[in-house]
Amino acid sequence: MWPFLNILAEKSGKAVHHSRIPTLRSPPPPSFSLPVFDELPHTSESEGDTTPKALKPSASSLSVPKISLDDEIDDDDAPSSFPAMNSAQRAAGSSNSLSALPRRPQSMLPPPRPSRNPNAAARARANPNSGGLQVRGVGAAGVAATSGLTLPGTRPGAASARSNARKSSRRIILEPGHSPLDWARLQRSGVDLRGVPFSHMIKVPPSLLAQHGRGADQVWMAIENKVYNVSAYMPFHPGGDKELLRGAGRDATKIFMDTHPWVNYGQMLDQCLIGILVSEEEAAAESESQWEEMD
Ligand code: HEM
Repeated sequence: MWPFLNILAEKSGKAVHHSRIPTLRSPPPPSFSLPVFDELPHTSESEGDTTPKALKPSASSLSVPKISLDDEIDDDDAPSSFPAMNSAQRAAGSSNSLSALPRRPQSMLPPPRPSRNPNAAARARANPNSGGLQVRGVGAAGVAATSGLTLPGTRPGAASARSNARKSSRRIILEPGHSPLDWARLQRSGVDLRGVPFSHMIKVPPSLLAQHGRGADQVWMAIENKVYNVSAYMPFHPGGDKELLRGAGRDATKIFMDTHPWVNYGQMLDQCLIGILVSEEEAAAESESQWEEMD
């Protein structure tokens, strides 16, 4: 700043007296000195002093804790810093702070629940890893169906077969008065369901059977070499008349068995039976013998 004033004075032509300018001085040296010890004074030498002196520690008084990797870190004697000395965990009487906290379970699965079923209890004992896990909301049959296990009292695959049949059912809604019970009643009623002008069984060749196919006045069908007139049964068929007509006028054994082999067709169509399926040759030979008998 002072050179700046001088420059201003030179520019203005006025002299600046240096006596008015304060002089900067360096601070005085400190008037105290720190004591320097070459060697710490002994206790005996410090007797009588008013100021307490630091004692030179002896080698024996130095107690540095020794740590060995072989030693257990967890020292039961030493109180740990947690929980606090006046905490509730300490009051509970546990010397080990961690033992006062809830222990982490060995497994996250709940412990096995006691079962009233002795078989289940035995299974749980045999396989402790199962953890007593129970599937709720799924029946035993459902479990068996999804796991492939065979449970006591269940047939393998029975549940899945039933559920599949239910899912993919092609059953139709039958007209009123055409239930299976109605059909059974009609069969017992004595009404002629055969629809042929003779009471005896006839030998039916494939060619004759074919004349009673889809669109004919009478629909015939052969199942396991027995020929039925299924015209009356058509509106009673749970699978519908269209399905039934797939076997019309031909040997329907394979298609019938592929669809529902469990259906007792012999009993259901008892009153519809008109004859047996024979080969063309046999039918021809039969016909010839009849003509010969007439001669
Ligand atoms: C040969 C040709 C036939 C075909 C293609 C056929 C087809 C079918 C179909 C698709 C169903 C429904 C199955 C389902 O529930 O998904 C059915 C059910 C049924 N059909 Fe036939 N059918 C035929 C012949 C017959 C005959 C001749 C009878 C009588 C003896 C019959 C009696 C039944 C019965 C009782 C059911 C119900 C079965 C059940 O619910 O378990 N079907 N049929």
